[in-house]
Amino acid sequence: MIAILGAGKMGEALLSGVLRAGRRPAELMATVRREERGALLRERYGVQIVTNVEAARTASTLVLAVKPQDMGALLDEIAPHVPSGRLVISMAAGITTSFVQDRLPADLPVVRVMSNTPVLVDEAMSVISAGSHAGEEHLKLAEELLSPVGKVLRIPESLQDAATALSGSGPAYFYYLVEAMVDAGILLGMPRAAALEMVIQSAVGAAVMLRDSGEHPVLLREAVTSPGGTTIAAIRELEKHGVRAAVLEAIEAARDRGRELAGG
Ligand SMILES: NC(=O)C1=CN([C@@H]2O[C@H](COP(=O)(O)OP(=O)(O)OC[C@H]3O[C@@H](n4cnc5c(N)ncnc54)[C@H](O)[C@@H]3O)[C@@H](O)[C@H]2O)C=CC1
Ligand SMILES: O=C(O)[C@@H]1CCC=N1
Repeated sequence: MIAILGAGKMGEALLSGVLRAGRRPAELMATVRREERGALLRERYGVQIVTNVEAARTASTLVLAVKPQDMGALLDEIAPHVPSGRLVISMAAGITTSFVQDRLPADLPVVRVMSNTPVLVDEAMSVISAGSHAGEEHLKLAEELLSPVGKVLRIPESLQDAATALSGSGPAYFYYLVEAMVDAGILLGMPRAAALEMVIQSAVGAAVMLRDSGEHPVLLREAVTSPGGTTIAAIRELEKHGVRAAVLEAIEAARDRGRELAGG
């Protein structure tokens, strides 16, 4: 039995992915804060909605999907009820495995995961790290849970905040760029719907080439950038405005914010 504690956006996305991957609703339970949310999840997926304590007592794998700020309270609530031998998977940004371990009974294995919203379309990037009581079998269980909804990579926990900044938040940066490009289309007099279609399809085409061609992004960009042409005129402006430096600083700021989150 797998329990998802705090089935909000990420928890629901994982729940739906795990069901798409073929697990039966009877193998899954979820916890929520609001009753209407529970009714909706029960109706949508046929899973059991239970209390945190019931989930802690029953499930062999506990997936903690609350906001980092709510993690301390959730752990305090379930700590007296988690039997030994259970696997705890934390999906929260910034929360370390030792933060979780310190609040739960001794020796419980904890795996830290940073996934992203493309879980919803089975294209997630999930990075996992083992806490000090978790071993190969626990990482394998986490991989089993997450690989049907996308790619899974093992990394040292010291890089988890960087991964949060890169791939956890990553989709937001691409959406932001799409928004900005659509605005540029509007500036140039393009109807909004047409601009959106052009930008989205360009993004999809670029993403598929990045994934499937095996070419380095620099080579792919160079292939678009004709001598004396249009693309280089745009790139000159991006360089002039320090876009590359802005990206470096933005992602570093996201990493630093992740480091602060466990402290509330
Ligand atoms: N949204 C994103 O793109 C990503 C989020 N994350 C992480 O996933 C976690 C969840 O994020 P979201 O799903 O975006 O947030 P969310 O706010 O949609 O979901 C959290 C849910 O937990 C519920 N909750 C809070 N305390 C509870 C408790 N004591 N018992 C039961 N339910 C409780 C809330 O009512 C809410 O529905 C966060 O820790 C975040 O850092 C990780 C990767 C990406
Ligand atoms: O913004 C956040 O804090 C979460 C973690 C990674 C993506 N969203």
